[in-house]
Amino acid sequence: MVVASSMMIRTKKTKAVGIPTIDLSMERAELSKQVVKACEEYGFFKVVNHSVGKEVISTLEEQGAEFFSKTAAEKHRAGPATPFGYGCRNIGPNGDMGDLEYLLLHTNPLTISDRSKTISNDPIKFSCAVNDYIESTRELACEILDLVGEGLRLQDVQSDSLLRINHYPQMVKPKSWDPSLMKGNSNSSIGFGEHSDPQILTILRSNNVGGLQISTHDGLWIPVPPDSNEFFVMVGDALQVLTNGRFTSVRHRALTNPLKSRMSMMYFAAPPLNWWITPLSKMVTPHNPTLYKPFTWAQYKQAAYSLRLGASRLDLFKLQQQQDSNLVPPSP
Ligand SMILES: C=C1C[C@]23C[C@@]1(O)CC[C@H]2[C@@]12CCC[C@@](C)(C(=O)O1)[C@H]2[C@@H]3C(=O)O
Ligand SMILES: O=C(O)CCC(=O)C(=O)O
Ligand SMILES: [Fe+2]
Repeated sequence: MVVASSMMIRTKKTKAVGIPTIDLSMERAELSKQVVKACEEYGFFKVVNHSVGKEVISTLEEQGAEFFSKTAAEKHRAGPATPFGYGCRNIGPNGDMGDLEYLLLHTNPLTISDRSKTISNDPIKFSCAVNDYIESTRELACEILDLVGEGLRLQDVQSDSLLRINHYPQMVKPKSWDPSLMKGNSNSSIGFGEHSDPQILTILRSNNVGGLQISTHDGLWIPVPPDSNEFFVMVGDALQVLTNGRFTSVRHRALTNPLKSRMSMMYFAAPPLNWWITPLSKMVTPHNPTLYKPFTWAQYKQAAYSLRLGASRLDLFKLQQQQDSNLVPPSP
């Protein structure tokens, strides 16, 4: 594993460390070891030498940029995001806000072709760009899950995987900014607040503008240097359960940049709604008894969508858990 060094400001709450970088062209047994190590240590890593075509990436980037450059009225034709479609500032149904706008799409090709009519003047071009990108990132997610060792294929047509394109306009922090949130991070505001992703894996790519930060297990924030040619992989809540807590889902957030706008694209790899999410048999031993109650992906999503963005929602499904006070669903 290469640990990339980078120039970062060290503050009380952030830590200047390298992000694990994994070369997918290396020998398989070693590759598998490195993927597991990065999942255990950070729940996050960068992959290089992936097989996603440059054109597949640039075509979706162009389509995304074209959409976000439209007037507010035109963009709102594709919204509101409930949860799919165009969203501006509001994230999810429970009052979470951020300095961003986005398109959230289900990866089912039929829903993409339907949605594309409200998103683009050339819906076929837009849906082709989205479908090609989804196919390539799904392959990448499958490759990574195979390396984790259980052949957790996600090819199922009924999968509940999603695609999100986020756009963070260049943004200076508002005057009423809470300084405890951002010590040392000068002018940035919160684009997308702290959370973990509920799915199995997230495959993230952005343009060359920074903003993404991940949290270490001990709660320090690490800025992730952007790399528009490569992908970042994040462990989600469902993979934490499947590995019986051996991997922990990575908490992350995105800050705005005061000088440049940022665009990111996330493929969220999820199982079909009726899949049971329960620790894989080889992850459970008498010394490592199962940590979670069995639940279906549909049940987990329902719980996730009833809670705030930053909630530690897996606590609801822990055996012998002590429930956190932040897990009371918000009142309507
Ligand atoms: C506040 C929320 C937004 C979110 C659903 C949720 O209630 C909590 C999880 C959020 C998240 C994070 C990862 C991507 C996403 C699409 C998902 O599946 O869970 C978002 C949801 C959203 O933006 O609608
Ligand atoms: O835009 C980013 O870099 C991160 C966004 C994110 O975490 C999400 O959409 O779940
Ligand atoms: Fe996320």
